[in-house]
Amino acid sequence: MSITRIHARQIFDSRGNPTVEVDLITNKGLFRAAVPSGASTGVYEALDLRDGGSKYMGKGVHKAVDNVNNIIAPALVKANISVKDQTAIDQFMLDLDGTTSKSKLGANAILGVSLAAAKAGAAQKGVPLYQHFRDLSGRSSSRFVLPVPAFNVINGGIHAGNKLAMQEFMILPTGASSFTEAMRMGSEVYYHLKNVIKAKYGQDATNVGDEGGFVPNIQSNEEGLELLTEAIAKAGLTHMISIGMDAAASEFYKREENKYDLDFKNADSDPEKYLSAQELSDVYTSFAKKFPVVSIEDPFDQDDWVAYTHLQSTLGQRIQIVGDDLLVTNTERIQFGISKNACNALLLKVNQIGTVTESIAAARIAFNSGWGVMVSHRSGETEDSTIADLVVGLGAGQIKTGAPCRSERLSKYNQILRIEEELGDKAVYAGENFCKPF
Ligand SMILES: C=C(OP(=O)(O)O)C(=O)O
Ligand SMILES: [Mg+2]
Repeated sequence: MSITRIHARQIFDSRGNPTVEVDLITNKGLFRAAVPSGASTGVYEALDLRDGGSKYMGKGVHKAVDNVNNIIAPALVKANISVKDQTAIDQFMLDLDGTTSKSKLGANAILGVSLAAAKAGAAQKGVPLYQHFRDLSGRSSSRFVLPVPAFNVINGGIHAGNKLAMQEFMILPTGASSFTEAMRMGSEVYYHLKNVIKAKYGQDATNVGDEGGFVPNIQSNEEGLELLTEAIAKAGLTHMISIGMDAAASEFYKREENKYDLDFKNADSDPEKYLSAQELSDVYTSFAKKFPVVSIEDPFDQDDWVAYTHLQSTLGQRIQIVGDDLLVTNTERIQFGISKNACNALLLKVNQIGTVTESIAAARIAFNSGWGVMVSHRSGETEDSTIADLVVGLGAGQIKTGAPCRSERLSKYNQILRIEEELGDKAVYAGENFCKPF
């Protein structure tokens, strides 16, 4: 059955920024989706259309909402495409937009409709959303894979008002036997971490950042890893929990000097102390030697392909190197990354590219090259939990969607708990195989 009505509105995300919500109506009912929004966005992402023409925090999305209501909705209703045909719906919107960066209609406008259409498609088929995504992805395996959650429990970078340059310090319960157990481990370590931080730096160091992780006002990134290790040990979970990081290095790259500033939040930072890509590589390598670090995302600037290729040929032989700003869920950049041997995993964010179909295509290219795929939220989130179904449908084996607290993060983790309950022994937990779950 096709779409009878589409209506978009402006709502607010977890940072209090305006964002797009779409209601899509078919004979099966009303299907609603909301669009997330990043802060440390890559320059090659599809356009998050903001009133005033550019993507600035706090700006409205009325133009994107109008584009749904006045352009996409009438055209798509008239086109009479079945909601089961996600590819045709997405292609119809791509043609309507006609630009490579979705700058005419806005990736936020297009994605809201695309996600809502996927929910309607699942209902039309009478299957759960994760099953619909699996069908769309073309996977044939009868077993579902439940992802390892990468809980971001210390926040830095531009997601936090502390001195930490690197953005995310994550715990991955790779040694758990199920997603349910991974959630328990994550929340136990989170509360031990709170006590460790409180004992070391005082009560006011236990405030949280954009993704619910703690924001102690430390400067040393290594100290962040020490805090995690101590909390994991206090929880009695050493060897059960691995560590992941997102450096989000584009944020502290100094283009003119071609160097990296780990003191970038200090207006008086000393250029003498900037690091070369090689020196920064050495920092990552020493982290992976001293701590159980299994995954590092965005270790360098989004255009620093040479540094990526070098790290991939060394540290990348042992751990996961993830491209986020580098690849922006864009099949062309992923192909280029593969040809350069730049990393070994894709961070998949649906709003970086703007449609379900293109997101699935991005995952497929990565899988076909033997890469890992980590499905990801944005730092600005809503209660929409579609990516939980997506990660299970893709069988990607890993998801990062913040700390195990705050409802915009837990809406995704809790949905995976429900999926695990529903699937029973039809699903396996990715565990140690999170990079290569099938
Ligand atoms: C989730 C992230 O942050 P943002 O949404 O701000 O890009 C990230 O960089 O991986
Ligand atoms: Mg990132």
